[in-house]
Amino acid sequence: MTILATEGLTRRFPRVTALDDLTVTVTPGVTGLVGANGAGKSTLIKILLGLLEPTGGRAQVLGMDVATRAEDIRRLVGYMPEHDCLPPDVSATEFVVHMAGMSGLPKTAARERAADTLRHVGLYEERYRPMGGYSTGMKQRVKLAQALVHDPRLVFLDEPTNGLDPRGRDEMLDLIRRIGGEFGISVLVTSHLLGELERICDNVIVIDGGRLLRSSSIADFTRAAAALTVEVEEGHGPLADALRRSGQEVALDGRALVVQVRDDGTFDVVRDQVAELGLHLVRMEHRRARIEDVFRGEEAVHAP
Ligand SMILES: Nc1ncnc2c1ncn2[C@@H]1O[C@H](COP(=O)(O)OP(=O)(O)OP(=O)(O)O)[C@@H](O)[C@H]1O
Repeated sequence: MTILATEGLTRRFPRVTALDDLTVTVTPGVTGLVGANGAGKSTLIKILLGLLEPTGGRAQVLGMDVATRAEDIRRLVGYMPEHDCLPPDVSATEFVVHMAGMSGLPKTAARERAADTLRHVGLYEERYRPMGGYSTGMKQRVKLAQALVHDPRLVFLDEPTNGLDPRGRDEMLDLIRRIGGEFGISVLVTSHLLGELERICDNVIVIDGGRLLRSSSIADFTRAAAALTVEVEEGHGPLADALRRSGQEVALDGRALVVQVRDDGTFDVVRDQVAELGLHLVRMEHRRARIEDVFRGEEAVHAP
């Protein structure tokens, strides 16, 4: 099942091409949209919501074309924008009730849903105070609550961890994981911090300069860069040379060698070489690469 799909999606501005022939599909679950500042993440979300027109290509959300069904899409999709957009002299409750009303909920239902949603995102007594006095973390929670209040099937969260301290970031990530898990709402979440998405996403899409670098499950992403960390008492240099001669990709990391795992045979090759050189093995362990490491590798590949 496909939650959204784009085909050759392009958006040109006078000075820059924000999206460049982007073809991608997203399946249910939590999907991370990763890219540096200016990569085109917000532009993609705005096009998917029908707030911005593409200059080329097509896009569908929940089976509906964004060019003709934008209003229907917005009824079923929640949106947490990147920038601060909260009126300072209004309380979170008033604001979220208002947003619920805008999505068509009758007054009583809007009040009940707003109270439930604000509780889910962790805002309690503070919800009656004007938002001007809120911390960044509280404002991000209100923005998240208004994206969820109309019970959407899918939410777009644009840089939800922006401006948060490490604790606030962890709490926000936990909340997002709960939205995807407990509530069964599909999530497209953007970030320029690659590592943080690894914890909460099923799939990840990496874009750079408006182009697709990679789209895959987190598991495939990290499997592609699995490695063995090998430490011997002495003789790292000769071991590295021997492994390279036998066709392995080896890097030095402090006192350890990092050997890329090609297949099940890599383990045996390392063990045999250590034995052949008569070295004393201190440690050999499987190192699960982090998504950041994979991306760094890809950046190198794609660098001009
Ligand atoms: N309305 C606009 N007019 C002109 N250029 C724009 C406009 N909106 C975006 N851009 C440009 O398009 C490119 C992509 O911007 P976009 O906001 O989509 O990136 P992003 O990945 O969301 O980055 P950020 O996290 O910094 O917002 C940038 O170079 C940006 O300057």
